[in-house]
Amino acid sequence: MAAPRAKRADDDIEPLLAVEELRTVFYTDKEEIHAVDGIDFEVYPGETLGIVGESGSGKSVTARSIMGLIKSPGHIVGGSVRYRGENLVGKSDAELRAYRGSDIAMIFQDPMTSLNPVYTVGNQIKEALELHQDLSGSEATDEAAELLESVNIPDARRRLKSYPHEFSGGMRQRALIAMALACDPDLLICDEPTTALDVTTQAQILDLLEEIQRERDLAMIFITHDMGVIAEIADRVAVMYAGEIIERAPVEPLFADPKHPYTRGLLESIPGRNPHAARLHTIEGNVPTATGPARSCRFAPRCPKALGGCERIRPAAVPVNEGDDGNHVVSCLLYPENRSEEWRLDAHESQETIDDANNEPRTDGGHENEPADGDKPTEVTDE
Ligand SMILES: Nc1ncnc2c1ncn2[C@@H]1O[C@H](COP(=O)(O)OP(=O)(O)OP(=O)(O)O)[C@@H](O)[C@H]1O
Ligand code: NI
Repeated sequence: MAAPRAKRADDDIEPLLAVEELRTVFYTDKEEIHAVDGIDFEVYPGETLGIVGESGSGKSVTARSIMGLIKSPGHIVGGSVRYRGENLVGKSDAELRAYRGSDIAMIFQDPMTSLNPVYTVGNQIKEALELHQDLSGSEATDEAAELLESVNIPDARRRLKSYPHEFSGGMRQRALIAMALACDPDLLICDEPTTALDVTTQAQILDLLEEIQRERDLAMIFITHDMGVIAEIADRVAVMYAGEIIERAPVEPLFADPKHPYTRGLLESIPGRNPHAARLHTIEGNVPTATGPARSCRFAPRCPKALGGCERIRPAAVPVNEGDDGNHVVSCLLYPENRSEEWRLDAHESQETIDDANNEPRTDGGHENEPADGDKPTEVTDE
């Protein structure tokens, strides 16, 4: 687990980044793809938010939406991305470039797409330093060498003269991290930065990121499909499925007691985690492409616990138990689990976000003492 420096939602600290009801749609010739379909999360200074989900769930589009890097036919059609309170959605390219230069940096899975093959690594880092920190000449060279050293590239000064293809995959990713740090960001978005690397190199890069984070009090959004990596690096986790965040929790409760059937499936698919499973357990089927806004639970067709209501009600984000502190939130009709099924269907259908104990959903309130029966998929008639 990551160092216990998570800033919780109940602390008196403003989030560095607050994403609210964010929607990003691609208008292709064939169809509309609702790649990000109304997501909410916050990132606090110095913490790591892990975003996890299968391929196609919308992780990279989320990252690119935050960075202002969505290109036509894609558009952000709703919601806000607040950085230190300032909404980045709707800002001009020039304004966004200023944020990308000094506040938010991003590293991608394949460093070769971000490194220019015809310039030396040193020149590329120096260019970033000139642009973002107004350094030039020998000052920039010194700083570039220091940055390469800080990402544990040996013989840094000589290495400045190397071209990207002369670096190994792991070294290229380190160089890219050095470039990202050249703009001295407060938030670093990492989109599968270790996926292409072998296990040993992956572990080294994760250690490096954690070390840098501690030194610089950097906040990170770490995107991966790998639950093992999440366990290693995240303080809090958002689980994505088909454009939505279906569960959010600090990393310990998410692993100890996952609530959404999808999260449970993801965790069971980690080899060695489930000693009773005779073979590697995976969830049947694929992430559906969202071709319209969600009107029901998109996981229902694959869900072992689906109720009748799941096909017609879009789950709201609710606490695991009503009255909870709101740190563990799940979008599933089985929750809050201390409420009756009838109560839950009503609450989700009225689309109230009952994010905390003070915010009761509008219902008749007549079922308070009924036991939760979330495990029994009861028949619900569609009227
Ligand atoms: N430029 C684009 N044009 C059309 N559709 C797109 C575009 N970029 C992404 N999408 C669609 O948006 C959805 C989410 O894609 P995204 O790349 O965010 O997934 P991901 O969770 O990052 O997956 P992976 O783990 O494979 O990287 C997918 O259905 C994808 O096909
Ligand atoms: Ni991706």
